[in-house]
Amino acid sequence: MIQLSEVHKSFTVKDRKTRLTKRIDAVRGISLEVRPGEIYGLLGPNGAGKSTTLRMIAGLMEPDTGSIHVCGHETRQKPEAVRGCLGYLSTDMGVYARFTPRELLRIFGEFQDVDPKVAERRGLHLLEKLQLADFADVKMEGFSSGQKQKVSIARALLHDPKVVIFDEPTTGLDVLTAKTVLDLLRIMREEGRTVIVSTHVMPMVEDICDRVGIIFDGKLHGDAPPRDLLQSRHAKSLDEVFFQLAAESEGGN
Ligand SMILES: Nc1ncnc2c1ncn2[C@@H]1O[C@H](COP(=O)(O)OP(=O)(O)OP(=O)(O)O)[C@@H](O)[C@H]1O
Repeated sequence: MIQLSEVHKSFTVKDRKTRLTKRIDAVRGISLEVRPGEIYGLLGPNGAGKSTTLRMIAGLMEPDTGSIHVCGHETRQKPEAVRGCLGYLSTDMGVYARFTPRELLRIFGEFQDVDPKVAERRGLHLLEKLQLADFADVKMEGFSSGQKQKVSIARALLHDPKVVIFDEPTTGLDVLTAKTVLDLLRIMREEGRTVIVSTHVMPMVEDICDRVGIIFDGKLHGDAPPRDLLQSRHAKSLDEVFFQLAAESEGGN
């Protein structure tokens, strides 16, 4: 279970030219809940606040105000318990080219305190599900971006997390590789995991997400099943809802 209550996060940045500081309100009062056995899609344009929200849920960044609970643990009070129960795939997750997937998963299994035999079995099982088992013992230096993404996904799921956070999991992947990743997310849901995924890819959201929240300028709009969102906005697609919100946001500025 993931619960966010009135979460705010801002950054202070210095303009390189003017040297003046300015405040960026990246997340402005977001509340949401994702339940076990549910896939929640977080949509939004560049810079809307999706990654900041996911980083805070993963306990990698603290909210300024508001609270976040993951598996019943408050992220500021119990960051280690939170990290132990969630698997986080970020957009900048590197793989180490001189290792093979099997070696990398063994190392991350040690980091996560997973029994080595369990880590080996589970790692190979994940690579099989991701159709990468034939490459388990191949050095990753020649891997395609899709193959590297699959290894990052296996690494994020190695410790069998109850909560899964995937930041743009299919960006840059061809349709076949993206389908493998989406099928894995469906399996995660069937297994009763709590899944939150951020994306720009609207058809993916309509296809797999049980509920969708659209972030614009750090605020959450929508938060409903995709079909309900379309009905309430008299829209034919989520793209159309997206354009409506962009127009409303510009009108409000
Ligand atoms: N560490 C940081 N320091 C300063 N500003 C930041 C930091 N992280 C994010 N921001 C700013 O906060 C805002 C939200 O960024 P965020 O990365 O959450 O957006 P996003 O919706 O994930 O965008 P994208 O789809 O482009 O990845 C942006 O204006 C970004 O520049």
